[in-house]
Amino acid sequence: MEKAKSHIDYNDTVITIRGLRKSFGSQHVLRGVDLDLYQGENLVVLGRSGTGKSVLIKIICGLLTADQGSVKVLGKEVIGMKDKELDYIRINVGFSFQNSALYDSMTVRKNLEFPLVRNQPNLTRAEINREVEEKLDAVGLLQAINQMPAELSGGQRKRIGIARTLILQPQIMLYDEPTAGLDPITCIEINELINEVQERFKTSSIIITHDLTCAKSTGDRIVILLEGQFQRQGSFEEVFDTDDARVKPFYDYNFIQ
Ligand SMILES: Nc1ncnc2c1ncn2[C@@H]1O[C@H](COP(=O)(O)OP(=O)(O)OP(=O)(O)O)[C@@H](O)[C@H]1O
Repeated sequence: MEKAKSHIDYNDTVITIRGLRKSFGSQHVLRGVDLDLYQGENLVVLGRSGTGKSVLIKIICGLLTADQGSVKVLGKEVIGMKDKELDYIRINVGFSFQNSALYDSMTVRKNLEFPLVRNQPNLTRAEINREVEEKLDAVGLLQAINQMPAELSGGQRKRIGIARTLILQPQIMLYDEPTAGLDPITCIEINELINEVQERFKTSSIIITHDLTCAKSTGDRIVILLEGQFQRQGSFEEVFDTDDARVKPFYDYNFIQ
């Protein structure tokens, strides 16, 4: 069953990409990418390894520079932005890294406090505590507040990583392989969490994944990056209703009988 889409505002585009190109030496990774992300939408980006999915989201949040094209995030052109201006993007665009990127020497509480204290130095202790507890509660792990990352399972670390990304109240979430390396039941729980985050915090998200169950349950729309461009897009069913030999094996591999 398709997700309800009433939460999406198709009149409000939070990311607009036109003609985006990025090469590394003679390797032309992105070859004219066009993309719109709408307010409240979960967009899933599929594509084989090495097609440039991570490069794309790193450009969106200013971690990599592009060679050519336009990338507007929340109305501001990111290409050519100075470091100081990029701070605005980095606060408003949360990047949930594949490896959760937690600081192993800090408790869960300190991991969440760290970006908050650095970006909002005037918050009181009570405000910090409230923010940290709210985000941990949102990912269902308030009870882990005093634990060390090493004491947590992979799925719990992923949840804490998402809570830490949410702590600055980003308008846009970028998820890089959110279910990679997790068992199937934990994957379903993370998919549900991504949808809960979308509903509760009204975020717009780009979700990079190889996991078609994740794509189907979290994606309001799916795009497939092929040969440096988005060549298919639509609902899960629309995208895979094709005999295209570059797309079909992707589906068959995930749902092999
Ligand atoms: N900083 C960099 N310097 C040189 N080459 C890079 C750099 N970042 C990425 N690449 C190259 O760009 C290509 C696309 O990489 P990217 O990480 O975006 O792939 P991906 O689609 O995310 O793959 P995967 O699904 O395996 O994570 C790869 O061939 C990679 O080696």
